[in-house]
Amino acid sequence: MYDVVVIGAGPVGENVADRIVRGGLTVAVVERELVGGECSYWACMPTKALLRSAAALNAARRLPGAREAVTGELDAAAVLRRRDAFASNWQDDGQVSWLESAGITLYRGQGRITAERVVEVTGADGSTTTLTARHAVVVATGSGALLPDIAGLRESAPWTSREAAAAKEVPARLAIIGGGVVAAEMATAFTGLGSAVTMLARDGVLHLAEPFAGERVAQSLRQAGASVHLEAEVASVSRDGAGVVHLTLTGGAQVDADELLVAIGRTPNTQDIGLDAIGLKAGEWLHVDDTLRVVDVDGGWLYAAGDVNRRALLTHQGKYQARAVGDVIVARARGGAVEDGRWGRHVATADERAVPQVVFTDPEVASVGLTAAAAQTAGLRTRVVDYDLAAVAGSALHADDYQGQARMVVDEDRRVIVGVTLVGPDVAELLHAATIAVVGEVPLDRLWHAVPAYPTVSEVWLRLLEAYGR
Ligand SMILES: Cc1cc2nc3c(=O)[nH]c(=O)nc-3n(C[C@H](O)[C@H](O)[C@H](O)COP(=O)(O)OP(=O)(O)OC[C@H]3O[C@@H](n4cnc5c(N)ncnc54)[C@H](O)[C@@H]3O)c2cc1C
Ligand SMILES: NC(=O)c1ccc[n+]([C@@H]2O[C@H](COP(=O)([O-])OP(=O)(O)OC[C@H]3O[C@@H](n4cnc5c(N)ncnc54)[C@H](O)[C@@H]3O)[C@@H](O)[C@H]2O)c1
Repeated sequence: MYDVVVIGAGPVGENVADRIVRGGLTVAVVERELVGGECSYWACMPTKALLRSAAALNAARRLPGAREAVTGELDAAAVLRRRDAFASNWQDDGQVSWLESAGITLYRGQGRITAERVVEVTGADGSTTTLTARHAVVVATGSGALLPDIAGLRESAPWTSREAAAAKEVPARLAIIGGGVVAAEMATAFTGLGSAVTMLARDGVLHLAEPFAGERVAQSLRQAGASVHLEAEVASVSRDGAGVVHLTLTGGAQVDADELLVAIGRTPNTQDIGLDAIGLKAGEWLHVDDTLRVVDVDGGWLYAAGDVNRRALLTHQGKYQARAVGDVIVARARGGAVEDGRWGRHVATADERAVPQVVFTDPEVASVGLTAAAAQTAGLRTRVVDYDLAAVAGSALHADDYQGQARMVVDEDRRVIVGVTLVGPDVAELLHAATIAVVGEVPLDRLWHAVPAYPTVSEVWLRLLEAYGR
């Protein structure tokens, strides 16, 4: 018997367990694959390692003096080796030792809920262990890649983000179905590694971001040699005996490639976790209240955090939920006060309108909060201010021919910023200032007193305020 049982030891499950132990309760986590989850081995870490070396090389090539020192091409094999190290060679010993040192008990196997507060673990050898939770069960099982229903696709052995992130070789030709975050980052990574990339972006590139973000990323991919097809729909796929993948688009056009990556979104890992035993539907996203408690389940003992609740499919946001859910379970177990008002300790308020994200393309796309379109849909009376990032002194110093754009979306009724998007080389590290402005609801009048250092790219903040007017 444990106070809490967590199913899934990805970044979110690990952090939930950590908060539970810090709160003085006992916890078991159940993991069927590698402790550390998708993020550590097949998502955030390996993909950023695949991207980083080409980004550094491109940065050097943008600067006279450094450019002349670049005398060779990217060493793809060395990049893959560095990626292997960032994926811990797909071994989880390091994370397992951390769990042990944190006082968290690990059970390896498939976790399934069999009744209220009861989880059965089926090990690889078929053995079963029954775990009972005194207070709560937390589902942190994450998500997997979604495959569309395209004729011949499954038989053609496509890559999902997993195979792309863990690729042992760089394919000469890579076709990508999708135009979202995974597709854009992988197109950037594999173009940098030397593949001839064809991106089939049915709904545009990064279509949920500000329109200029996708336009700039598509343009830069094309300049780097990739072929980007907007509004392209794949009708059928086949792989021939020589291993070549043939894609037929609606309209008849043909694309041939050595590998095909499908990146069209995610599906929750809830197919086989026992949801039917408690009246929920297998394979569905888990709906939660603001304290991350699953709605439609009696007794208030079931929580869901991270990708599986679909609030924000990002590691940092899932870990933020983990801190709230771990703390609220401890508070409820001890009969303590639950701080569930907006921005309270036990709720994940930032999920609503203040989610930061960096897309590690070249240029990078860093955003937080609402886009202009989303703010309009939300019914806000807004003013949109754009600024050319290249016109900032710090940008010109950062790289010759620096190109980028900044946008802030202001809620005119409250005179606070509700969204910021920055597109340009190395804008990732600028994002947190924007996140603080949005979460803190810092009045524009006060922001004038937050003076950016000269000559940094951050001076764009002053320029945006000047463009807005005082
Ligand atoms: C290619 C790619 C790149 C990404 N890059 C970034 C990035 O740069 N930054 C960012 O913030 N986010 C990124 N993401 C998103 C990020 O990976 C996810 O948001 C994050 O991994 C979610 O964490 P999680 O713990 O909820 O789920 P997961 O990381 O999916 O972990 C869930 C764990 O639960 C285990 N599990 C599932 N079912 C069971 C069961 N029944 N029993 C036992 N164990 C089970 C799984 O094996 C897994 O280990 C990326 C995603 C992809 C696909
Ligand atoms: N740097 C990061 O923060 C990062 C990196 C990678 C992934 N992620 C997370 O992982 C999640 C999954 O990323 P993703 O790119 O798979 O999903 P996504 O939702 O970002 O993009 C999916 C894309 O596929 C298109 N699409 C959907 N169905 C299609 C179909 N049948 N045929 C063709 N195109 C179709 C959509 O229009 C969209 O452009 C995202 O929510 C993202 O937050 C984050």
